[in-house]
Amino acid sequence: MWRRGTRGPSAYIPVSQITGPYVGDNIAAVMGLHPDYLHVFWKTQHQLLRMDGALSLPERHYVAIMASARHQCTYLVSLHSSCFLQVGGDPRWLEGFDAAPLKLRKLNDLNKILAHRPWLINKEHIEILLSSQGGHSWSLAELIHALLLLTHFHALSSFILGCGIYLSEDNNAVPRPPSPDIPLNEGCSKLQEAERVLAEIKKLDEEGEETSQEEMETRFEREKRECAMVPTNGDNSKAVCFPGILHFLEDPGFGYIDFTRRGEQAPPTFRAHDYTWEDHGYSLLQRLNPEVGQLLDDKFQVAFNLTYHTCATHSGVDTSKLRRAIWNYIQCIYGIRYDDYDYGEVNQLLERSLKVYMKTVTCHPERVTRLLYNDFWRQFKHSEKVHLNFLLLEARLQAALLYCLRAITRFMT
Ligand SMILES: CC(C)C[C@H](N)C(=O)O
Repeated sequence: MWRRGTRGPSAYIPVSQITGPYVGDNIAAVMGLHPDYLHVFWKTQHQLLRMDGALSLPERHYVAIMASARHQCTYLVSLHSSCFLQVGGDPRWLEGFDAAPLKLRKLNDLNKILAHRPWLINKEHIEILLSSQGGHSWSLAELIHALLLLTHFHALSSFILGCGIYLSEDNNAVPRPPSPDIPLNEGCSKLQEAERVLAEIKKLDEEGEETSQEEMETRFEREKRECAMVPTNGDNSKAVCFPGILHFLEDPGFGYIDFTRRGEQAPPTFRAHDYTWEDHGYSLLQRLNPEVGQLLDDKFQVAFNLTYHTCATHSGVDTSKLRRAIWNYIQCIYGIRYDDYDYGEVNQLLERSLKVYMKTVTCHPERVTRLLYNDFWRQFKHSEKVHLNFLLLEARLQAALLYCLRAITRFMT
């Protein structure tokens, strides 16, 4: 058990809130607030890193390092550097990309796009890797394995930084440089926000009127534009990089598009009904990597359906509309639209400081601060904020997978 008075696993969550037995594994300690999720998360990660797979064990950890470096997640870079050495990886690769085999360096472009602007992925990216000359080409099975690892670790970086998870003591913790906070002047109105959310859910349940298709589309486009204008924490600050991370980063300035700059366009719309996870993404993965495909599907479902029917101090609440709004808002950030969803609900259910936090965790997790974490859902429990972070992790992961699996489908047909 975690002892009070000691440093807990997270900079944002008091140690008294951490109830599970996972001392020494800070991710598990935080995720363990929701054992059903932790269980399926662990199984998936174990499959990706330890079980049968196309990539060698050192390669898997190296891909994990590359992915986590995109978000400057020192926790994962440091953890997987140790794992890499434990499974017999060549220490020279850890000096930086230059020392790593060309084959892995070729993943750089995909890593960067997938992490920040997944809508740019197209079949040419896949083609180039699969057909490179000179003995450095990727097999499809290897590439799928690498893509699954990259997306898993991008999303996990969001979770770790979103929850302020510390590096475990034995891993030479380096404090993260603080990022500047933007002022969020919404004051004490926050204290009634649980009641406000409940009232909005009730209103939505009572509204019966049908909205036309055109209006639904307009509402999505409006939300997409608006979400592009939601600032993320420390928007104008230059990225501060850790020395230990820089040498795993190529083109560190490449990030999620900052729409506040003139001339930048919001991502093009991806119609989730034309390429759904269930009918397309999952079934393609079923053919290419059935074990992970199944586990991912389970994990999406556990995350999407997890509920305790509570909302802050209120119980007996149907929170499905709130959870769906969270999921769809994250995917809207990446341009993904569900035809049957009314994006007006996002605005009714998610207030601004929550959106700022969600967008920062998803797009620029390295900029999350305690102030940002504390500034939304003040009445809610820490375990609910962790729950929110599962939704962010999974919605983000699924968005990236939809884009890369669609590119693979296009490549194959
Ligand atoms: C993310 C939270 C608002 C979820 C809520 N506590 C529930 O049990 O559904």
